[in-house]
Amino acid sequence: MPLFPRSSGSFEYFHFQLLHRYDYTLTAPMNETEKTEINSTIVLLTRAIVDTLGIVVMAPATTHHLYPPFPANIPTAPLVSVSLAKLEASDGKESQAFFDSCKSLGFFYLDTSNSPLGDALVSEAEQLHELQKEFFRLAHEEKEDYARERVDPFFGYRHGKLSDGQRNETYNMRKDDFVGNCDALPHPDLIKDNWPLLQSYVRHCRSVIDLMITHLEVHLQLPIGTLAGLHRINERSGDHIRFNQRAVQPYSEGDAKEGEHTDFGTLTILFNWLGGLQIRHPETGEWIFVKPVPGHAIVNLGDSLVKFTAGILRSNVHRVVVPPAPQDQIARNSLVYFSRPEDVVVLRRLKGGLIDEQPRSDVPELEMTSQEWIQRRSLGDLKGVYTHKGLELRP
Ligand SMILES: O=C(O)CCC(=O)C(=O)O
Ligand SMILES: [Fe+2]
Repeated sequence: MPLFPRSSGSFEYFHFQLLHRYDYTLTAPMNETEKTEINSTIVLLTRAIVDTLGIVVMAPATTHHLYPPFPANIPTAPLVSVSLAKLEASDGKESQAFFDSCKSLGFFYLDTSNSPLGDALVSEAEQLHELQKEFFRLAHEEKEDYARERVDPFFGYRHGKLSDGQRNETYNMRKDDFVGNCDALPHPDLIKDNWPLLQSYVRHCRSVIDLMITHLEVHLQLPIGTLAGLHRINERSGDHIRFNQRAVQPYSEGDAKEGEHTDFGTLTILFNWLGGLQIRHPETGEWIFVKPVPGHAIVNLGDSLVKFTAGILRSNVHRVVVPPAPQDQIARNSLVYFSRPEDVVVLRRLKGGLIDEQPRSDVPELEMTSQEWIQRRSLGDLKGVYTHKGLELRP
């Protein structure tokens, strides 16, 4: 039986009972982090009970309600919600709404409801959320064994240091390790013990991405397989899962500016539980928060789709800042799946369909392989943001 399916109220009931009991029995003053840790433990316990007793349950599938709420009184980004189930059913209106968001904002919510694939994605994202918190709780020395400097120029563990010694941390795990395209890089036991979950998440994210790629091909009037043929799962690519954790910290304008970026690759599937993500509004230039919505992934487009389509599609500038109060008193995690063209694919405008109608620039475009693009954008001389106007390098 599924670990965490969505089909009756039992999970909620158990969870409520446990929370209720803990409200009465735990009177010690706690900070937000401690409360959330206890809440997470209760969620895990509840799942174990529900599983052991063989009770078939439905939502809440998500744990957003365990955190302080996203404030009601601040402006939020106007992301359209696109239904995965309707994209799977080739619903014309939904597909058009999807394409319109890819052109206008380059960001949208993916509503996972009424789709077994969506259920799997949300359920695994919740499990990976627990796993990433556990990963970041490992001793610093253990995590340092898997530092980027030790394992790979791009993948592995990275951290920045804050003035009080706390860390902002990431762990990048490549898709090729999980699908067996190469020997896996070294990983801590915690990750190896959860290998099947990570493998399954990669497959599910890729199914969603492959579906969206097919819809893009249709709207761009490209021969079917044009984009899919550049993103074959069994070929080497920079696709990866990323765990992110930001420590509690004061707002810093310098850090916010430093964090402005576009994603380098094709499509990104993001789950977060607290606010903090902001997009730069394409018209007003204002920074606006994206509100996390339970049961919805946030999807955004990356640089390679701008290059392939000569600017028809938008890779929007975004950043992560301190979450809005009262969410700012707790460490913030996010779970990202980045898809990228195969390593050897040269990033340049494709031929055919609507792309042929796009104006040509007099300035010759930088042409390089996907692999080189990622290396130079993340570590080398091309750091900054990439828009339809070209590269805005960070000074
Ligand atoms: O943490 C988030 O909400 C977004 C993270 C992000 O944009 C990234 O890792 O590229
Ligand atoms: Fe990003």
